[in-house]
Amino acid sequence: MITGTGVTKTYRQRGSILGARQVPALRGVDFAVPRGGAVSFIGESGCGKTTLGRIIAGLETYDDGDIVIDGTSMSGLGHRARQPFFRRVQLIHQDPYSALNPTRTIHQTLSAPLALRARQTGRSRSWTDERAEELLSLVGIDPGYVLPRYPHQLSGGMRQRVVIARALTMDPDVLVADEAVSMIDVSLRLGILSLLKDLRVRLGVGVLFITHDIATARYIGDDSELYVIYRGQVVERGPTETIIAEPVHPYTQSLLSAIPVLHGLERPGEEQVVPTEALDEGRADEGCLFARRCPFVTERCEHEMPVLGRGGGEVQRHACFHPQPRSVIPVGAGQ
Ligand SMILES: Nc1ncnc2c1ncn2[C@@H]1O[C@H](COP(=O)(O)OP(=O)(O)OP(=O)(O)O)[C@@H](O)[C@H]1O
Repeated sequence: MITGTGVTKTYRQRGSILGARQVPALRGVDFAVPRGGAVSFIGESGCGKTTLGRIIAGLETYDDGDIVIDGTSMSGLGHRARQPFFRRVQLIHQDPYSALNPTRTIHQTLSAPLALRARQTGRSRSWTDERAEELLSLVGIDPGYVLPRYPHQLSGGMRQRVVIARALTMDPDVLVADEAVSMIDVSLRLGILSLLKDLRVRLGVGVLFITHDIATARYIGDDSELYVIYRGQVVERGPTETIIAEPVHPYTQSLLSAIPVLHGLERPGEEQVVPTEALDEGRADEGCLFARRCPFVTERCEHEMPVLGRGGGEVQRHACFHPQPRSVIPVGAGQ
């Protein structure tokens, strides 16, 4: 089980004539990834999804809050002491082309981490070859074909399967899939999503899915939980199907309304949501972060920041003073 409490990250960006600029990437994010569970983070570009995934995988530091892995707080540990914990979380990059070293065969690519794992677990060197074959079979590719080949000799889908096999060499509890299918040919995407779903069942590995596409979030499992992030803040959270069927936060509703045909959903009043991120530029961080784009904004929203509270359902939560429940209607309803 991995949990995060109040995870906060601010970057300093240089280059402006006014000097360094503070960019809040995450603002007090709480989350939980249960063992074998599926969780998706969704939001538009720049909302902080990748930063959160990298923090959870131990590849990025955080400024405030805490990450707790199986009951152990990471904030209380030094860099070296954290490594065995973060070994349990493996990141799958979105780009299978740059994730693999072009000068190494797949056999070499898998052998290095497996040799490390053999040392860590007291296994013999010969185990590594056996395990490489086992892992490639597990991700649905023929070891005999793939092992002697270089990445450029494989299709994008096969490369992403190799990247997943490499992540599995460390026996992770959680796979963090950051836009894991966005750079793969559309025809191969479903296969990779099915594989991740299958690994959850067969290995009990949790999957944390980072995406800008709600359709992929939906595919990862009927029991999955969805976190909608806007400008570094979780604005809505709950069971994926519930949020897709009955989003209450105006931002979630605007995200969903962008894909009415795909989901067979239609939303009244969607045209009222101000569509541009530009309105947020240069704005002081006072009040609701979505206020400038929100069709339901009131004076209170301009001055007070809403926190994540209980939403429409038992387990659905939202950060909005004026939630608009049940505004999604199936296409064709009422016609
Ligand atoms: N290393 C960095 N240095 C400075 N600013 C950064 C850095 N990494 C991210 N940021 C900024 O932090 C914010 C969140 O970025 P992040 O990459 O986490 O968002 P994202 O939702 O994953 O976006 P995308 O889908 O485009 O990758 C953005 O404003 C980004 O410009």
